[in-house]
Amino acid sequence: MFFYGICGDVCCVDDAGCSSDGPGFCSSGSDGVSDGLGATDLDDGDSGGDKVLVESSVLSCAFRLGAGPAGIAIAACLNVLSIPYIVLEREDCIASLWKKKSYDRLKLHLAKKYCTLPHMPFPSHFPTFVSKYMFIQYLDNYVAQFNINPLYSRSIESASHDGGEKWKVEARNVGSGEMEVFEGRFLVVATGENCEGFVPKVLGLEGYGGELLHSSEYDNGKMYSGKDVLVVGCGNSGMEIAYDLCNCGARAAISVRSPVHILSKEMVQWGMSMLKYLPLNVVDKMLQTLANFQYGDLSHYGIQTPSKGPFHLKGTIGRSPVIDVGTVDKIKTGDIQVFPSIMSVNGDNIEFADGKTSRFHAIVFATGYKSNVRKWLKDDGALFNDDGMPVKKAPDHWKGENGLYCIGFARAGLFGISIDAQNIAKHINLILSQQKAVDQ
Ligand SMILES: Cc1cc2nc3c(=O)[nH]c(=O)nc-3n(C[C@H](O)[C@H](O)[C@H](O)COP(=O)(O)OP(=O)(O)OC[C@H]3O[C@@H](n4cnc5c(N)ncnc54)[C@H](O)[C@@H]3O)c2cc1C
Ligand SMILES: NC(=O)C1=CN([C@@H]2O[C@H](COP(=O)(O)OP(=O)(O)OC[C@H]3O[C@@H](n4cnc5c(N)ncnc54)[C@H](OP(=O)(O)O)[C@@H]3O)[C@@H](O)[C@H]2O)C=CC1
Ligand SMILES: O=C(O)C(=O)Cc1c[nH]c2ccccc12
Repeated sequence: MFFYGICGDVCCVDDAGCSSDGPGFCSSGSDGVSDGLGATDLDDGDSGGDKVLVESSVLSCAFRLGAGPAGIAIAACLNVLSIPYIVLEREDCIASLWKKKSYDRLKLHLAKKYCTLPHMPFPSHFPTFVSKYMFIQYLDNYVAQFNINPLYSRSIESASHDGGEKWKVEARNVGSGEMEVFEGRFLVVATGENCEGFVPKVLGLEGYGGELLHSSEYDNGKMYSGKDVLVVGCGNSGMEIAYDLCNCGARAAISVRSPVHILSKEMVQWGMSMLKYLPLNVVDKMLQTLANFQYGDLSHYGIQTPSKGPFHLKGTIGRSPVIDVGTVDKIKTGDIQVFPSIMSVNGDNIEFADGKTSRFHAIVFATGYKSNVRKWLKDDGALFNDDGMPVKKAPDHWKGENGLYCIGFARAGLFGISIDAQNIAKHINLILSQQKAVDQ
């Protein structure tokens, strides 16, 4: 998770209540966190004025809190406005989702113009559809360019507002085990929608003797060659992992529970550009026609199409269409088998909703992710609901009370992150300018 705060004073207090010793920000640890945080112009913490605390934290994979694309995007925007901040990140690197928790063959699904972070375009020699390795290179260059230095290995365990002008964040230093306390006037939550891998409860799963993994733990299919592998979930992760397994010589199957739109990346790109000229429902109709032309009726293969259009669903419930990478062909040839919902597990036998059973050496749960915000953020519930997602619909989702913000929770991918970052930085800057005018 990322916690960004702007504070008049960014300070850190150890468990014993010792106050900070840094230039406006201190740590009970010894890793010299005050440099390069954009916090060097902070005072000793007594102005109560305009310091920024940025926290990012990571869950399993990086605790993806903190220094993901959202965390570094807001950091860059604050840097540009000369607003000091701290970024807290549970992992030991930026972009842990991309560096540690995504499969090898991953590429950005949207064209690069929809995936840049603020103030730094992709290099012109990058292809339209950027690989994850190039994207990581871009993100590494981004933090270098904006001199963003997150405090790593800080896992946020709680954040609360003091009723006055301060947010207090407690983070576990995963290296030393110590709890550190940070204070800031503003808190920007950037821990991500994809913070924790979600695995559904399945009757009998605890007795399964094969290998179980979440899609965030899957790198490639090499070790599954010759094995029977079931992928549960037909979102973008599940559909691509099934394809990868098949390419690697596994006998792949996919369990599909709900209707899904399948489009090519070119169709999505075309649709995005058409949205400038045509109403969304018209673009959706055209995309559905194109998809039907390209893929035909997939219901014979166990895949139904939703009645609502792909961009409508993206905009209302945040569900992305599946971008086909070749999976559909493999389903049509029978190289990837389609099963309905998984009902229960009985030893190594998996039982499906149609009553059929089958045995698998491994199951990959590509069943999505959950936000972890509710576990650590103590607020009044006005910004985040019980699922740790924004209460308000976009475009009003990003701003809470008392200097609390969230970035990257609009189910709008990197594009949405870029917009959130600019809105939040602008808003914080406005508050600080208004305060300065009053103070003078
Ligand atoms: C496999 C995959 C592919 C994707 N591809 C695309 C794509 O092509 N285009 C697109 O637009 N979107 C894509 N997305 C959506 C994706 O979520 C975003 O692109 C992006 O990574 C989100 O950035 P973020 O910073 O909000 O979250 P994350 O990248 O998840 O970063 C959050 C950070 O917060 C840290 N964190 C979490 N909890 C804590 C805590 N308690 N304490 C401290 N730190 C914490 C985490 O360690 C992590 O580093 C993809 C998602 C997945 C899962
Ligand atoms: N290259 C790229 O750009 C990629 C982008 N992504 C993005 O990352 C995000 C996460 O994607 P992904 O990891 O696929 O997760 P998603 O949440 O998009 O998909 C999860 C899938 O699991 C299914 N599911 C959930 N619970 C169960 C259950 N109990 N039984 C059966 N099926 C279940 C869902 O079905 P149901 O609809 O019924 O809930 C859905 O099909 C998305 O925004 C996606 O677009 C992911 C991979 C690649
Ligand atoms: O990859 C994702 O899931 C994204 O959220 C990126 C995205 C934003 N808007 C879209 C519209 C159609 C497909 C993907 C996206």
